[in-house]
Amino acid sequence: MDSTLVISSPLEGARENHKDNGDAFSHVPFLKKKETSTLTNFIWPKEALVKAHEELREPLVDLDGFLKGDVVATQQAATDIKEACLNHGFFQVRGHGVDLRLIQSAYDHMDSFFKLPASTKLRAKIRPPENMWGYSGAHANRFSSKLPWKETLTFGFHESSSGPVVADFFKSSLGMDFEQAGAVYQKYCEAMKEVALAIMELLAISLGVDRLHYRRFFQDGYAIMRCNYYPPCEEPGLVFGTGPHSDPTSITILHQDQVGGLDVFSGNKWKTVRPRHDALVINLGDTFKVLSNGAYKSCLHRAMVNKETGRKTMTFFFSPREDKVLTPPEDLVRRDGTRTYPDFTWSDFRGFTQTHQRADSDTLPNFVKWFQDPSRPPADLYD
Ligand SMILES: C=C1C[C@]23C[C@H]1CC[C@H]2[C@]1(C)CCC[C@@](C)(C(=O)O)[C@H]1[C@@H]3C(=O)O
Ligand SMILES: O=C(O)CCC(=O)C(=O)O
Ligand SMILES: [Fe+2]
Repeated sequence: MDSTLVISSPLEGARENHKDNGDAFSHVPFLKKKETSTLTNFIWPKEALVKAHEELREPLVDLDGFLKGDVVATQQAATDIKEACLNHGFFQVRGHGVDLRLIQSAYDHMDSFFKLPASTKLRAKIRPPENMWGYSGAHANRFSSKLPWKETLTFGFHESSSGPVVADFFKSSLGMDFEQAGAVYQKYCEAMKEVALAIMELLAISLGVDRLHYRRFFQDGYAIMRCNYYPPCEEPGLVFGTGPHSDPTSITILHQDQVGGLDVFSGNKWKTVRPRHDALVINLGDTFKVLSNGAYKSCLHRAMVNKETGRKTMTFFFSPREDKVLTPPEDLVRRDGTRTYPDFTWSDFRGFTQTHQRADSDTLPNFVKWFQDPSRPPADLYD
């Protein structure tokens, strides 16, 4: 790839501006020369790059009362969550019971990891056929345009009789120097799963179905855990850290540092999310939308970058076990009188995001069309 790449017309101006600047961007800080991309490969169409001008007023739900069994606090939390999920699928929680020192320790290990020389980070690079676990710089191994301005370290989490999967991943892919990091992330994922199951209970209450329905459904669930580092960027107005999308997973629990950059689409506008060090950010994904029979929104969001400061976040993407059919609770279907989505599994849907369409704002409807008529190839959106 080089700076003479042809780009679409709305970006001609941007390309011209950067033509003479080839060198400045031929070393995107987190890519090796070989897979070098100029800024051109990161630029998004102008229409997508609208700025957010106001702050989102999402509920900040205190889980403490619910976790202690307080009936009034539980009802209040469920009511707040219901409103947020009907509107945009996004809220924050505090009183979640996760030790803030564990969160800090996870950031410390992440810091040390991303500061390593590329050659060490690449010891854990994503390898086919498993297309997701490991280190990635801008997903440059998967995509060639609209690259995200981020480095990621991704790994899976589930309970397994063969031992702690996260700790094992760190040791096997990065070596014994990362044993402690692996132990911290193993604990972090276990803590996130507890929070996720608590929220599943509140979601059930909020939808008026058997309180334990989703908790049971997700008990043997699967998570994808990701550490994100968004380096400072010379041209923050032309790129995204993570482009606009809904998570295809069920719920995402995100912790962000104090830099800011997460935006949510709500009331037909992009809005900024205020970072809160003691809170966890919760957003619903497409798979929970399916499990709520379409009642709850899958949150449309994105991550912005800035010129001065790198930003770090940690995302715990939670889904049901891969082979479980995503059927909404019977009560809900009876009440609605119809099923909104066909039967499919998380494995079917996840596969679609890894081979046919990069997750964006339309992944679910495009998946459903293709799933119902596989003879019709999906639009080629995996570039
Ligand atoms: C199943 C997944 C695909 C992504 C990781 C998990 C959950 C969120 C998805 C993602 C983050 C949405 C934005 C685009 C994406 C390509 C990214 O920027 O990382 C998505 C992930 C992925 O395909 O790796
Ligand atoms: O890092 C962020 O603020 C958001 C990341 C995100 O949305 C994602 O990875 O799916
Ligand atoms: Fe996301």
